[in-house]
Amino acid sequence: MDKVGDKGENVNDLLEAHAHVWNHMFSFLRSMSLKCAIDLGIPEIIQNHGNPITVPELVAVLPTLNPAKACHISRLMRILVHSGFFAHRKLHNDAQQVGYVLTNASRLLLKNNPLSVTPFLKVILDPIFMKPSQLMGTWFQNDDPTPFLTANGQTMYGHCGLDPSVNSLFNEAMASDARLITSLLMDKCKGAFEGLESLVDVGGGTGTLAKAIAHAFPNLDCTVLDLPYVVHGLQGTHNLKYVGGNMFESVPAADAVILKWIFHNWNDEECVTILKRCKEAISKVGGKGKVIIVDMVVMDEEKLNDENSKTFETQLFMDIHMMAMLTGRERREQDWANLFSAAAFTNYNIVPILGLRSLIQVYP
Ligand SMILES: C[S@@+](CC[C@H](N)C(=O)[O-])C[C@H]1O[C@@H](n2cnc3c(N)ncnc32)[C@H](O)[C@@H]1O
Ligand SMILES: COc1cc(-c2oc3cc(O)cc(O)c3c(=O)c2O)cc(OC)c1OC
Repeated sequence: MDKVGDKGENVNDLLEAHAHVWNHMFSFLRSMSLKCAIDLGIPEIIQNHGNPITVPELVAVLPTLNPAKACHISRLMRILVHSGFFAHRKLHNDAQQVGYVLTNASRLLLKNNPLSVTPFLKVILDPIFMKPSQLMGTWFQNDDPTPFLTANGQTMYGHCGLDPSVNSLFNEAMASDARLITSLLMDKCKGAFEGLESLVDVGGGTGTLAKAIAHAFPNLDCTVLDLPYVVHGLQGTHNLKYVGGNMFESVPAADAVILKWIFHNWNDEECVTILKRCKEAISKVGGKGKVIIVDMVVMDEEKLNDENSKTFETQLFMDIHMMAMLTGRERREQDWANLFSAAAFTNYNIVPILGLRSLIQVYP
């Protein structure tokens, strides 16, 4: 076996390690190539074309393309085919030629798909949200609570409050999940809301989830609590109202409170404070109270296999993203259990609902 280097490493091992490092160094170009295709509107163009679209056809209909750059489009498409976002198919009228078609993954990027993830891609890959991850090394050595603050001189929600365009981008992304999650909640977990007379959606954003719950349960009084600049000017209905406030200070009284994608934004101490405010809110009403949480439960590493390792990696990415944006983290079941007992809750149950989302019901 050939040996190289000072320490006499095996050549194959060295090449494999080299390839691993280079692949990682360039991984960000997967995201950036995808963002570029979305910025150019390529998924919609392919969908509207109907048949597989060739490079010359694609170039001809890209509305804002500088003709001098047309020769590079096939390079962009090549990496996105490799990443599974587009596929090659033979043309219907000329089997000698191939064109591009959408895949299941790129259909999820279509802006008119009700399940589109493009609003999330726009937030996560926006320069304001990307810069903190560049500065994680600096943050590990300074006193700032988050890399977002190091990068942008403001906390993430502080920044949203000051910049209406970032606020809209963020709120639109959050609201975009509501259609899917609502149908799942109504389908798989309708029982969680039955028998309740009042519900507060804590950190409920612009109210998309609460509107759907209020519509499905016309006798349930729903309240959306969010920061004043988020709910400012929003109109309620007969069983839905908006309250501007701070969940760290107080939560309106209700039979139950729901918190979707809230706890992963905050550290353990902050989560225990929010849970205590929620416990106070439900203890003011009756005794049937509970806290309903939609959030991530990170899988145990012992359960990892070839099928779930990509999901696990996505959970780790989200954990680092929360570290870069806010003081938050993604939690395993034991981490959740520790939070609940620190806030003096006695019992909980977890139902995985879809992909990264689980429904956790917590009882005083
Ligand atoms: C990740 S978003 C989730 C929004 C919504 N629950 C959803 O799932 O689409 C977190 C929400 O918490 C709100 N928030 C942040 N700090 C808050 C506070 N101190 N009090 C109330 N809401 C807050 C944000 O404005 C934002 O709408
Ligand atoms: C609403 O449904 C989900 C939200 C998130 C999510 O994504 C973020 C992206 C950012 O760039 C910054 C953030 O602060 C956040 C969040 O706070 C946040 O909750 C993530 C999801 O799945 C992983 C959601 O479900 C689709």
